Amino acid sequence: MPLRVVVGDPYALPLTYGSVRLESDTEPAVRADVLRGARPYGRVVTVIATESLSKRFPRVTALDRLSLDIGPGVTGLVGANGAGKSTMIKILLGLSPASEGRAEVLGLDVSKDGPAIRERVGYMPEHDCLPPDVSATEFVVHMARMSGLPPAAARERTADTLRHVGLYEERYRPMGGYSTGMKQRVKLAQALVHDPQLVLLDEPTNGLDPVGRDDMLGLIRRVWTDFGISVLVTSHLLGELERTCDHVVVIDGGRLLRSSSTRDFTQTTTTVAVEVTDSDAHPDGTAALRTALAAAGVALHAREEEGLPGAGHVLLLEATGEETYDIVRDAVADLGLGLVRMEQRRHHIAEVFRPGPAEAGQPLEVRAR
Ligand SMILES: Nc1ncnc2c1ncn2[C@@H]1O[C@H](COP(=O)(O)OP(=O)(O)OP(=O)(O)O)[C@@H](O)[C@H]1O
Repeated sequence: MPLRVVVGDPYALPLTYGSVRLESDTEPAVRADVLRGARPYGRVVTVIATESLSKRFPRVTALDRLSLDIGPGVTGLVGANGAGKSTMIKILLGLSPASEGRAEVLGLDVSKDGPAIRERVGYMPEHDCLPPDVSATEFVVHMARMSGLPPAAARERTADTLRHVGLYEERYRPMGGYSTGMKQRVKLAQALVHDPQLVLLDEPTNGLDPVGRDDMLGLIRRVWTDFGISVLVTSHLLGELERTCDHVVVIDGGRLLRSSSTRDFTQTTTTVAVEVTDSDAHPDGTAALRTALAAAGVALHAREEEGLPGAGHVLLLEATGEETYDIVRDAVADLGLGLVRMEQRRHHIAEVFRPGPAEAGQPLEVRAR
């Protein structure tokens, strides 16, 4: 599974740039970028690839024949506690051998290229690993030096990286006195300081309040958009991944449930939610609308959703086309009700974990790609 950038110059010989191989049909602009030393991330096809990857412990199978293909950008790895996320990260870093199957990170084989992978990849562990009596600056400089940066470059990169994660004067204080949010930022900074091509972030929003979570998610997004560094981020909070990630991989009990772009996960459905007010003539506006729409032949869901307090209920119906919206509009007007909202529903990643009516009470539905 070599990384491959396709170049359009017929005279260009195949040539290797780091883990990227230029081929004779790679676009000229990309090739020029690569030869200039710029990163061709936008075009690299595969950042992480696994093939039937398994990890068995004596009592538990942490990963079960997982096959994945992850491209550049921000990818969410989601699963409940114990799903196998941390195990996967340790294998990808070349720190823990797989029991079966294979995996490549940036085109490097995890079973034999561990040191080369760790040179190019940053890692933010889940647990609190910061020494309490040193400052963020001292710690991140140390990590930069461990990654091979000379002293001056290590200090410069540390200052830049800590500024990027939003740590300013506090960076000179011992980390023992830091809040959880500040600690998470230092952990992110040490993963970025050696300018990696990819960062693996294990539960970076753990322990943060909603504002802290939003800030951290914004930072993670910018790691990709501002610096072109791909991100694999684990979480058990599906909503936050929907907002941050380009691609989401869902695992459960070590097995792949689904791997697809966030857009595919959250595509619109044909279900429309309609919320109306009540009126003197129709004290239950929703019930009146339900009857009117049923008479007009609109397919209605049996289930209603609770709307805003005092605003009635939300009626769910199936739209067959634009005309359904016209029928609803006319029915609401004829009944003299107020239309609070009429919106097309989107899928949510959480639905992957929700058994459908046929599977209720059965194990989770498996929808591998
Ligand atoms: N060294 C180990 N020895 C035995 N079992 C292990 C070991 N490491 C992990 N496991 C088991 O493998 C399974 C997957 O663990 P893993 O830590 O990868 O899950 P996770 O998705 O990261 O969950 P969490 O968010 O709780 O860390 C769990 O059942 C865990 O108990």
